[in-house]
Amino acid sequence: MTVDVRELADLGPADRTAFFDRDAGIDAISDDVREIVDRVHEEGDVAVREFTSEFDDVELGNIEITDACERAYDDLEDDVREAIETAADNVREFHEAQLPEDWRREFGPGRELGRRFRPIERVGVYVPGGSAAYPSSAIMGVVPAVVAGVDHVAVVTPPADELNPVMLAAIHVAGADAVYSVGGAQAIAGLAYGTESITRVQKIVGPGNKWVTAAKAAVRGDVEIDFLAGPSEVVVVADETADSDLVAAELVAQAEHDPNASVVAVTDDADTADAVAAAVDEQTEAREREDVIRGALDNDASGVLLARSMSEAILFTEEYAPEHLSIIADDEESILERIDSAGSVFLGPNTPVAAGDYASGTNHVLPTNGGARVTGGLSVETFLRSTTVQRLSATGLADIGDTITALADAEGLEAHAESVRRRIEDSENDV
Ligand SMILES: NC(=O)c1ccc[n+]([C@@H]2O[C@H](COP(=O)([O-])OP(=O)(O)OC[C@H]3O[C@@H](n4cnc5c(N)ncnc54)[C@H](O)[C@@H]3O)[C@@H](O)[C@H]2O)c1
Ligand SMILES: N[C@H](CO)Cc1c[nH]c[nH+]1
Ligand SMILES: [Zn+2]
Repeated sequence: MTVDVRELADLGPADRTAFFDRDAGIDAISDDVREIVDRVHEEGDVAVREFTSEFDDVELGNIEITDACERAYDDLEDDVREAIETAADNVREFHEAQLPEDWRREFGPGRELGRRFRPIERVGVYVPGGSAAYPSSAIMGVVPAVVAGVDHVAVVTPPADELNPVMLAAIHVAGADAVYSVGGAQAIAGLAYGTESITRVQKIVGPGNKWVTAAKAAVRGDVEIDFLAGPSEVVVVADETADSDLVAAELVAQAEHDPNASVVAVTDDADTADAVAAAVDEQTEAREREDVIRGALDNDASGVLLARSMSEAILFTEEYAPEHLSIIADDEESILERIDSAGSVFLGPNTPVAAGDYASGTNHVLPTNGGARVTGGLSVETFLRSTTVQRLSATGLADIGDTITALADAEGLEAHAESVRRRIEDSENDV
């Protein structure tokens, strides 16, 4: 299989739908996932065990495996332990910088308003682990929750006859309170509704494949979720100065996550487009997960695209709203200035997406399927709720009294107006 260069100007309506309304295979499985979710809701652990046997080929013993994480940490080799700790420290530092302060100030005489922030009490973090293990996702999901002050952070992660020790150790370092050996849609349903073994949570966060993502969509409404963080995506915007091998390496890297991943390079330079397509072919052949990569490259939402101008490439990217946006060009900042919709941005030739995937400190749990049009990735705010607070003095209330009563009367809500008039009258009588 070779990667073809396609001209943006030639894309028809069906191509545009494939790029801009991409669903990573999620829509087609939503009925099957609904059935899994409903069975776990009704039958608890029995259904969890049955689906785990069917989809993971594992007969579950204990569903809760919290103690195994600390043991795995103690047995870990020094270099891996150091890598986990460095990554966790960097992620912690970046997320601590996001902690908002409670505040109050006077907006008018005697009218004091403010906001305060408190953590959600119980959250569940999905840590993927089907076709690859994701210790990094344990750090990305759990550390911000701990920084926010969440009281109970539960992790669910797919089981295996031999659980990945690096994954377990990373969950321990990140600071989870409870860990359950369950994956896929059954894990999401377990967190959403609770089972005999799994404590029900108030919000579920974290990435996963199409089964996990479809399950998050199914339980949304009964439990809060962060956003849909499905199979990985990247768009690389490149000009004629970009090294085509590096552009190709970005596509191949994100493609190795999942055959449902979507990877795009878009450039205004025909030679660069040809060179990127050739480099993608060459690099794919050399990769261990060649089949997965080829699956992703074959997607209708993947490709190497030639634009007639950088403006056209930028418009395409804005409409695509990728999870990851890499810009490798002469003037990256001015291109970035014109793009609002992207989960996480990587500027310049020395900033691979893998830096954010693992260790720079930003979060790699990011919206896919165009979610970046309306939301950013996981952050400390994901785990906080805000409350507004106000205190009015007699002067403060008198100052806005007519405004309130006029609007309350206009809405026909006389008792609202009365609750204000009484106070104003009382304070006038006090004078
Ligand atoms: N968007 C993000 O922020 C982000 C971050 C990291 C990873 N990811 C994505 O996470 C995903 C990880 O995928 P994965 O598969 O390796 O692990 P996973 O943990 O997401 O999925 C594995 C689970 O899928 C379920 N499953 C598999 N086949 C099934 C079937 N036929 N029917 C029902 N359930 C089935 C199984 O129960 C299994 O436990 C990738 O798509 C990757 O791109 C996304
Ligand atoms: N690129 C993924 C987010 O889409 C995150 C990840 C984890 N490990 C490697 N990469
Ligand atoms: Zn990645």
